[in-house]
Formats: sequence, C-alpha cells, structure tokens
Amino acid sequence: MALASGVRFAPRALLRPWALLRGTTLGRTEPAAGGGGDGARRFGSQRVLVEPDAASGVAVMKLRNPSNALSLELLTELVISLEKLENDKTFRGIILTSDCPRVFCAGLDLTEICGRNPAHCAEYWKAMQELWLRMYLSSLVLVAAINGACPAGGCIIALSCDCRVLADNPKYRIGLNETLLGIIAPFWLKDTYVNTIGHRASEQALQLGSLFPPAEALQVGLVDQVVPEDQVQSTALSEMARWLAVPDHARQLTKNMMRKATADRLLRQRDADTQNFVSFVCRDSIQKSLQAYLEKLRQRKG
Ligand SMILES: CCCCCCCCCCC/C=C/C(=O)SCCNC(=O)CCNC(=O)[C@H](O)C(C)(C)COP(=O)(O)OP(=O)(O)OC[C@H]1O[C@@H](n2cnc3c(N)ncnc32)[C@H](O)[C@@H]1OP(=O)(O)O
Repeated sequence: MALASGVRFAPRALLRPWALLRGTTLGRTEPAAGGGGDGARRFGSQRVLVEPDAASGVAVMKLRNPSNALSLELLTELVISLEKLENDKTFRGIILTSDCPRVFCAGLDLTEICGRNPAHCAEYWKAMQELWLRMYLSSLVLVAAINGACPAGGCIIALSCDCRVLADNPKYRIGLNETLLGIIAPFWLKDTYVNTIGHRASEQALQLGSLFPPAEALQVGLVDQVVPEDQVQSTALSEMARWLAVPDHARQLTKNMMRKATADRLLRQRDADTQNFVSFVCRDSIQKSLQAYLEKLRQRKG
C-alpha cells in the first residue's frame, strides 16, 4: 500500500488491512438501492459504505460505526476506501457523511487509548496521522456533509475536507474541545484550525475547547454553509459541482501549494509526534480522566 508519508509508517493494521476486514464486504460490489445502471455499484466494508456514481465522478462515503468513533478499524477502512477511489481515475470527488443518526463523528475512539499498552496507542495514533495526511493532501475534492455532532477528532475529519456543509440543528456542534477533556490538540491539528479560521479565533477556540453551534460555526468560518437538515446532501452535491467546475490539475496544484507546508511539518516530526502522544495519554492522570470521561458518557446514555 502506498502511504502518504513514504516509508516510515507501518502499523500492523495497515500492513495487513484485509485481516481486519475478514467477514466484511470491502472489495465486493453490490447494486446501490434504486440503482443498477452504470456507476451504480456500491462497495464498502463493515464501517464505511461507498456509493459511487461513475457518471458524475462523485462517490458518497458513509461512516457507519457506533457513534462513528474513530476506532482503529474505522481509520483503516477509511484509508482503504479513500485509496481505492484515489486510484480509480473515474472519480474526482467524495462526499463524506454519516449513516449514524445525530452523529457525524464522535472523534477518537477513547477505548483505543484508555487502558491500552503504549504499543497499541502508538499504532492507533499513526493510523490517525495517516488518515489525516491522506485526506488533507487528497487530489480529490472532499466535501463534508455534516449531519450530526462533530466534536474533536470528528472536526479533524471535517477540517481535512475542502468544504463543509453543516445541518442546522443546535445539537450538531463542531469544534476542537480537547482541552475540556484535559488533552491537547497536537500541532498539526492546531495548524489545520489556524489555516481554516485564523490565528486569533483558533487561539480562543482551542483554549476554551469551544464547540460551535451551526450559526457560530458559520460566522467563524469553520463551515462554509449551514442548511436545513434535509438539504445537507443536495447542498453538498451543489458545492461539489462548484469545485469540480475547476480544471483538476489547476485545483490540485493549488490545493497542494496551500496545504503542503502544514502536512510536511507533521511528516518531518511524525515519530516525535507519536512519542508525545503515547507518553501523554499513557500518564496515570490522563488515563484516570479518560476513564472517568468514558464512564460519564456511558452513564449519560442510561
Ligand atoms: C504535549 C503532548 C501532546 C499530545 C496530546 C495528545 C492528545 C491527543 C488529542 C487528539 C485530538 C482528538 C481528540 C478526540 O477526538 S477525543 C474524543 C472527543 N469526543 C467527544 O468528546 C465526544 C464524546 N461523545 C459525545 O459527546 C456523544 O457520544 C455524541 C454527541 C457524539 C453522541 O451522542 P449520543 O447521545 O447520540 O450517543 P451516546 O452519548 O449515547 O453514545 C453512544 C455510545 O458511544 C460511546 N461513545 C461516544 N463517543 C465516544 C468516543 N469518542 N469514544 C468511545 N466511545 C464513545 C458512548 O460511550 C456510548 O457507548 P455505549 O453504547 O457502549 O454506552
């Protein structure tokens, strides 16, 4: 598998991605609901469903994990699906959305870093870096159709797209709320925030751990459109058409020019970033607060 970073990244899951997917449907195609014609074959895995439309060159990618928490399996399946579409010259754009009611993506799967050994935490964080690098530098147009809550790691996924459309529901808040969990956004995530909403707004939002409701997210520039929930998909398609109206080579080179320095900064310090992450999350105090937070989430449900 070609990696966004070159040679240094080799987590077990990505060296043997198919092992994780045994018993899933990744790689198999099936007719899309209501489809059947050319370009209406969908494919997917347990956690990522891809509905490709060859005629328009646009694929809809739907996350379907519980709360779309970014488990190692979900990260792996996302990278594989993205790579599959990148390598198929039929496709020019992806609309990323959620198949889970009310949640776009709940962020890092905290069970992947709570009570786990350092080696697992390192493997997990490398998979997170890999997904971000691939999405941030993707040659395809990525539009996030945000149809649910979008905290922390969910916001990372949205920020790595080219354009964000958010459903107008006050419960669907978006932002990097890490500080409220007692954790810290890494520098590359901070850089992505600054690139999107500017330095002062990022400084405030990161320190306060702000989760923005739709109108505020629009005002600060975190999302590009806020629309009624039933129009998220159609608006994402209109945005996609606007981006695809630009010749690919010019848009791709411009995207690369805008984003390369940010991505390169992580590529230069990837191992150190992994070590920082692991030593931070494996601290007793951080483990205790993650445990307490997870417990609170579980109780809130009942
Ligand atoms: C100097 C050193 C520098 C290094 C620093 C390292 C720090 C790294 C920072 C990395 C950046 C990213 C961080 C993150 O992403 S942390 C995760 C943040 N996410 C959240 O805070 C969201 C938590 N979840 C919620 O608020 C709600 O679940 C949500 C609004 C998303 C959905 O609400 P809903 O009511 O629909 O669903 P439930 O709350 O009932 O949840 C359903 C089940 O899902 C479980 N759940 C939810 N979120 C998570 C999660 N993030 N991880 C694991 N599990 C999660 C929840 O417990 C329920 O589970 P059960 O069904 O089993 O009860």
